[in-house]
This record gives sequence, C-alpha cells and structure tokens, in this order.
Amino acid sequence: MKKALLPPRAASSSHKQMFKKEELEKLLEQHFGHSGFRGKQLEAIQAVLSGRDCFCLMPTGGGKSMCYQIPALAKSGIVLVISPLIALMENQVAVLKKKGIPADFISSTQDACTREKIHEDLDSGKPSVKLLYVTPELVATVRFMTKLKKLYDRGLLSLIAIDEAHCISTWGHDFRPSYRKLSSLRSQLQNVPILALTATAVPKVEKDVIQSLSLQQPTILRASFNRANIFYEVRYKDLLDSVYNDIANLLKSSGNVCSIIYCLERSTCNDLSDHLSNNGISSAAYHAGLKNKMRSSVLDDWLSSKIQVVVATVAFGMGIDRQDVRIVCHYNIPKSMEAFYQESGRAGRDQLPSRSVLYYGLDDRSKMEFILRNADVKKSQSSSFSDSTSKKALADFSQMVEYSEGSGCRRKKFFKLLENRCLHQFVKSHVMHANIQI
Ligand SMILES: Nc1ncnc2c1ncn2[C@@H]1O[C@H](COP(=O)(O)OP(=O)(O)OP(=O)(O)O)[C@@H](O)[C@H]1O
Repeated sequence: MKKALLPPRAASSSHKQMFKKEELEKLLEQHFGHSGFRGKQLEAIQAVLSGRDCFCLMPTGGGKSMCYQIPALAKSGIVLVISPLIALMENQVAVLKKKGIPADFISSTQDACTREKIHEDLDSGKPSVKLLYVTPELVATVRFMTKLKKLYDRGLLSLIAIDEAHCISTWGHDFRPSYRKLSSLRSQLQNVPILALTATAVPKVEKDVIQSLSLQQPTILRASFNRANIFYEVRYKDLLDSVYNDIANLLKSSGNVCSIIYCLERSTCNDLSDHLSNNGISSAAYHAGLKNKMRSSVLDDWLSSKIQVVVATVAFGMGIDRQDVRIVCHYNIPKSMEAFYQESGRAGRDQLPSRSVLYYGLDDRSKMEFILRNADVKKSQSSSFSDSTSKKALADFSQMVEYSEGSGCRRKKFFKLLENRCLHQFVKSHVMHANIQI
C-alpha cells in the first residue's frame, strides 16, 4: 500500500481543523504498522490538531512520540520537536527516515555542510522536512529563534512538541536550566499549539511546566502510570551471601535477556560488570568516568544486542530506546520514587512481561541519606539553596525506603505511594482551570 500524507490543509487555517479518528488511525497503520492508538494518544493528537495547547502525561514507554509524529503527517507545515538528548534525536530521526518520513535534526555533532543543507531547506519556498528535532539550547539562540519566527510568519510551523517537559521544572528529578529558556516560545510564536510531554506524574511539576510555557487553556491528559507488564520485587542485601552472585544467577536463570543494572558508584559498575563477564554473561560498564568513545561503543553494542547487560550509573538512561529490556535491577536504592519509576520503567517498553528488581540494604539507605544531606550543605554554601529543598529530598527518599521495607504486593505499594503523593500535592498546590481528562 502506498503511504501518503493526508491532503494538504493550510497551516494557517489549522485552528478550525477536525480530524476523524479513522483518518488518524489510517496514518498510524500505514506509517507505523500499529492497529490502534494507545492510552491518551488519540486525545493528544486531536487536541493539538484542533489548535489547542496540551499537557500530556504518559507512562514511560507509553508512546509519547506518536502524539507529535502523527500530527506531522496529518497537517501541512513543520513540527518542531524539542528534545534534551542528541542521541535520542539521532535515533528517532533515523527510524523516521527509514520509514520514509521526512525528518531531520540540528545539532553540534553534525558537520557544517549537513547543517547548512537543513537551513537551506527551511529557507526554501516549500520545505520538505516534516519533523525537525532540536535541543533547547539551540532554541534559545537568537539566530534560530529568528528562523523559527520566519517559518511562523510564513504559516509553516504547525506544532511545537516539548519532549521530557519535566526538565523545565526545578521540582522535577531531571531539571535542566536550558529548558527554562523555552518560556519565551509562547510570546514569540503565539498561535502555534504547544504539546508538553512527560512521564513525571508530580502535580507541582505539571503546574510548573504549564506556567513556565504559558500554555493557554491546555488540554490536560493523564494516562495511568501503572506499568502493568512490570513485575516489581525487592531483595534484601543483608540476607544474601553475595549480591553479585545473586544478580548473576538472576540473569542466567532468565536466559540471555537484555538488562540494565543501575549502581550508585562508578567503581561498582566496573566491579560488577567484571564479575558478570567472568560468569559468562555478556556485559559492560557505562558511566561518566569513561571516555566518550568508549561510552558510545558500549551503547552501540548494547543497542545492537552485541552485549545484553549494561551495568551503569543513572548517566545511562533518558532517551535510550531499546524496547525489549526484560530486567532492570537497582544495585543501590534510588533517591526518589520518581527516579525509581523512570529507571525501572525502561523495562518492557514493548509491553511484554518484564521485571524490576531492587536490592535494598541498610548501608545503602544510610549512604543515600548522607548524600542527600551533604548535597544540601554543598549547595547552601554556594547559592540560596533552601532548607525546604533538602527536606523535600529526604522526604522523597523516605518514600523509597517505605517501598523497600514494606511487605505485600510491591506494585500496590509502589503505585499507592506515587498516587498518594500526587493526590496530596494536588490538593495542596494545584488549582487548574483547564480541560482535564484522566
Ligand atoms: N499505538 C501504538 N501501538 C503499538 N505500539 C506503539 C503505539 N504507539 C507507540 N508504540 C510503540 O511504543 C514504543 C514506545 O514509544 P515511545 O518511544 O514513543 O515511548 P515514550 O512514551 O516516549 O517512552 P519514554 O518516556 O520511555 O521515552 C515504541 O516502540 C513505539 O513504536
């Protein structure tokens, strides 16, 4: 079947456009081979296609990218995708190009000639690119903003999608100062719908994202963040003879499955990876202490299944798109429920049964409490870091401890803690006059 875009409709008349579910499903089927939309995808797509701003909370692996990829195919004009990681952009663009969808990215890693070609296309009468991926840093430059304004004035900008939108919020677990600069988008490009996407379910973050981006009466969509295909388990380090052996046995007994093991310290990544390799498990360490070349070769080997297990610090994660991660282990307790949700959520993005195994020990608990307190002391010396921020970090961590030390069904406990946290914060801090769908 020949793949086609929908008949062109002028970007300028976009606000009145209505797209039927069947039309959009056809695009999904033709271009991506999926038989139907998942979770809140359809609502998000219809919201932005009708010209509305939208805040969309979907779980890790929930299919957030479809929420801007389908609009790019449905509408004339360009969808600008703002993404925090160059590796993630490269990956998505390569996948889209393979499918024959005109996508590109602009980044410092490209040679000048490639960048120039993209700019020439953007300046041409009829740009061919449908999805343009850029970093928040680029958007903050005067040169690129001027280019965006020109596209906007010519009616060629159909949507701005902001991936990992929680990075804009200091309340999020991944705050990035460059995201703050995106707050000027709304005033500069007034009528282009903005779609903010995240898997971070904290109301304070949601409120912050919506306010910082000045979203106008946004459609707010929240899919359930329960990851039904992940089995959650906690193992007590103090009851095990050797945690390293336990992990090796877990991996061996599961077959040679794709796995990530998160450790707090680089030295543990190296040690544990050596131990696993000596036990016949194909593994490598990944952390910020390795040279760039080494890091990308480990990533490539893991993405192409040359190695199955990566033993990593949390430097390995955001935007890593391998669908069939079957096990995510935490060798040390994470610092918060949100961090745990994101990290464990890298398992089972293909929706097949997967496992999260957390190794918990009292020493680790004390170590993390020490780190969180110490971070407070360090920051308060150099800036106006507030006491409440440190209290928050320790309170967040205490929930992680509650999860680890409690008994009964981990899934229930995990999602109850996350939900309570959200409801509690919702009541305290969230007054929203918008179209909210849960
Ligand atoms: N409607 C659908 N039907 C089947 N598979 C889908 C559908 N939508 C997306 N997918 C697949 O789900 C996987 C995850 O999608 P995507 O990378 O967009 O997730 P994400 O929400 O961005 O996750 P993360 O927050 O972890 O980055 C991809 O392999 C994608 O092809």
